[in-house]
Amino acid sequence: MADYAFPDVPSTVEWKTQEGQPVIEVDNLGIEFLRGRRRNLSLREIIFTGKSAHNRETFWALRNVSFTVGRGEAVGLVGGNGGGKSTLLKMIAGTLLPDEGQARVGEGVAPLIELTGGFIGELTARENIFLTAGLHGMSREETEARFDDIVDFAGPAVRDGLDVPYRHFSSGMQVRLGFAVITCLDEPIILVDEVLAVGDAAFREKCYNRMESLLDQGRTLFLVSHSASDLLRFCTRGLYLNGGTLVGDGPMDEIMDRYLSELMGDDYQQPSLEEREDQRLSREDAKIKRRLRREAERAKLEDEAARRAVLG
Ligand SMILES: Nc1ncnc2c1ncn2[C@@H]1O[C@H](COP(=O)(O)OP(=O)(O)OP(=O)(O)O)[C@@H](O)[C@H]1O
Repeated sequence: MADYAFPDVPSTVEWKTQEGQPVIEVDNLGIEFLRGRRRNLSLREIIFTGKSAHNRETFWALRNVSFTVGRGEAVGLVGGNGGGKSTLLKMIAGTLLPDEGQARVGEGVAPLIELTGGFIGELTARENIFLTAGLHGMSREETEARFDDIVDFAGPAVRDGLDVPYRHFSSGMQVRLGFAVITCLDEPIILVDEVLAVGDAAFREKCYNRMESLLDQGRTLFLVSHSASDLLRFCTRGLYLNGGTLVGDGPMDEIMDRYLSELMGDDYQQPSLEEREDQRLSREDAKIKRRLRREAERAKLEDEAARRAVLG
């Protein structure tokens, strides 16, 4: 069996919001951190300046960030290193709390925002699968029903290591398992932070297919990546964070152009109008195809339900 042949994810998402309603509302969000490096002060500085023994200098990793995301949108986050992208994702996932403003999320969130996927190093991969699925509301029976799909997707190395403590997994195996579990959950919002770069080419292709499939189901995707082609492939809207401030919000290709030209200056060759139009058309095309597939799937389910009702 080819590595990319895998069962499609089940479409059992239950929505709390109405179509067209925002699923994420970020309002004036801000978070302040202590600077990582804490310089020890000299005795003279402590006595004469009245400062404490550690330098408690703080900075705003994000500030005044506001935007909303609609159901089914695929949003790409760009920005240079330290711009605040991962911090924003963690705040949407609820693993970091804001010092100012708020991030309201109207649906469940499946986050893959750290290599480890939030898994616990001391537990085995098998135990982590059940724990994560349970934390996202899946019963033991539901998890058992999807267990083989998860492990098939993650690949043979993960299957062989199912009963090994997770901390012994290589980074590639960790990503494989993390992505397989997170995308098998029924959560309507998926957050993915720069994890696709870690897997090998065959696994990346599997991940791309799965992301397409999740978008087909109308899920909302938030993707952080330094890969322009990944972002342009999946995202229609781009957000640009610079120094913790949201400096751009618009069509993904335009945001990408702006970010890359600011990053690379004269070395950046902006696509021609024709190339840009081609990119836009192929994305629109993909979006229409996804919508049609989704409608066909919905019609099939309705037909089946009607048939079952007639047959009693
Ligand atoms: N827990 C923390 N404590 C202190 N500083 C932090 C913490 N987490 C992140 N930072 C700092 O906040 C800033 C934003 O970090 P963040 O990881 O969100 O950037 P990023 O845009 O994801 O960067 P990259 O592209 O390099 O992954 C950086 O200066 C980082 O060092």
